[in-house]
Amino acid sequence: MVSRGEIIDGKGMAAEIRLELKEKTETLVQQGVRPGLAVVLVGEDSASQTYVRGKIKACNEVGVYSELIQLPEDTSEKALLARIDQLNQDQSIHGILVQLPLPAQISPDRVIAAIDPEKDVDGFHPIQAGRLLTGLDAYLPCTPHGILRMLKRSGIALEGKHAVVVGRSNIVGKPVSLLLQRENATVTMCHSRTRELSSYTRQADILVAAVGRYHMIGAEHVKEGAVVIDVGMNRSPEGKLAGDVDFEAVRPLVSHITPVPGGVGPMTIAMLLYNTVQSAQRVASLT
Ligand SMILES: NC(=O)C1=CN([C@@H]2O[C@H](COP(=O)(O)OP(=O)(O)OC[C@H]3O[C@@H](n4cnc5c(N)ncnc54)[C@H](OP(=O)(O)O)[C@@H]3O)[C@@H](O)[C@H]2O)C=CC1
Ligand SMILES: Nc1nc(=O)c2c([nH]1)NC[C@@H]1CN(c3ccc(C(=O)N[C@@H](CCC(=O)O)C(=O)O)cc3)C=[N+]21
Repeated sequence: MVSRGEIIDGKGMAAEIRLELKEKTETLVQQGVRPGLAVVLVGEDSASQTYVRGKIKACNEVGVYSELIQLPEDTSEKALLARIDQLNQDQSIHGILVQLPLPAQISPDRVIAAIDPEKDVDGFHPIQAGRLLTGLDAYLPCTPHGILRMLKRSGIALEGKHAVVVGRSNIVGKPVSLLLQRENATVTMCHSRTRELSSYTRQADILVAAVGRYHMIGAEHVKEGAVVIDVGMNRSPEGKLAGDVDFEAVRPLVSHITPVPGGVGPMTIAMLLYNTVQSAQRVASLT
């Protein structure tokens, strides 16, 4: 029987992954290495504060040491780069995450490039991005990695399928396209200059929406029986957290769909911990 409107439970899957990581962390601690993550937050953005709190809470649950470094909105680029350099040298820190977006006076590209690539658990450093592009071992960016895990755990085959990705950012759209292609899907990338968006999205067996526009994907954008992954984090007119997909309209048409909240977001955080534990494992194997 063909499944209908099945919800992919990212929240539940993320909890399972955290449990697996807790065991790995305990083993590492017995070997004398406690995985450590530094989260750097510049400024007062309230959404960023919420996400950062989620990351610290997940670290505590898994037994990963965490350090929250909160810097004022008017921090200079130089001061931030100096702080990153300290974290690069700090042996108790295996992962460094600088929360984006950054205030206008700071170049995100220079900041990302300053992180030791071996501690770049976001997978944003050009070296990690290049490793992914060329098929070398890399820290996979957390959101794309989380999406692939969700598809696999839901038993969704990718080989030969047509995946359509809407959005081409360095942190979501581009890397998720590469990962889907690596799994032998045929990938189409759409963006703000795409003409007749729905003519592409309607062909998708797997549709990934990563734009940041409330309800931009409606019933007219999907093929019956498709799998829909909603990355967007938006506010509805009533102020509720909502994705890019009109969930109520789209769900009855598709085979699987991720909810917001409770879908891609929790998996992103689980994969951040996964990369941090991996980084600590690498250090443990060297000592
Ligand atoms: N759940 C999670 O864990 C995460 C959620 N997010 C959320 O995902 C969303 C996307 O994030 P991110 O990739 O960083 O965003 P960006 O703003 O960097 O990229 C948005 C992309 O959407 C494209 N786009 C904009 N308007 C349209 C349109 N009308 N039609 C088609 N494409 C369009 C842009 O095209 P162009 O390149 O031409 O400008 C761009 O490629 C946001 O809501 C963000 O909050 C992000 C990271 C993690
Ligand atoms: N260096 C960096 N790395 C990131 O990975 C990064 C970033 N900067 N900047 C912002 C985006 C966004 N992002 C989210 C992660 C988790 C949820 C998440 O857990 N969402 C919950 C709801 C949270 C809530 O209640 O507000 C959910 O969807 O269920 C959302 C968004 C990571 N990002």
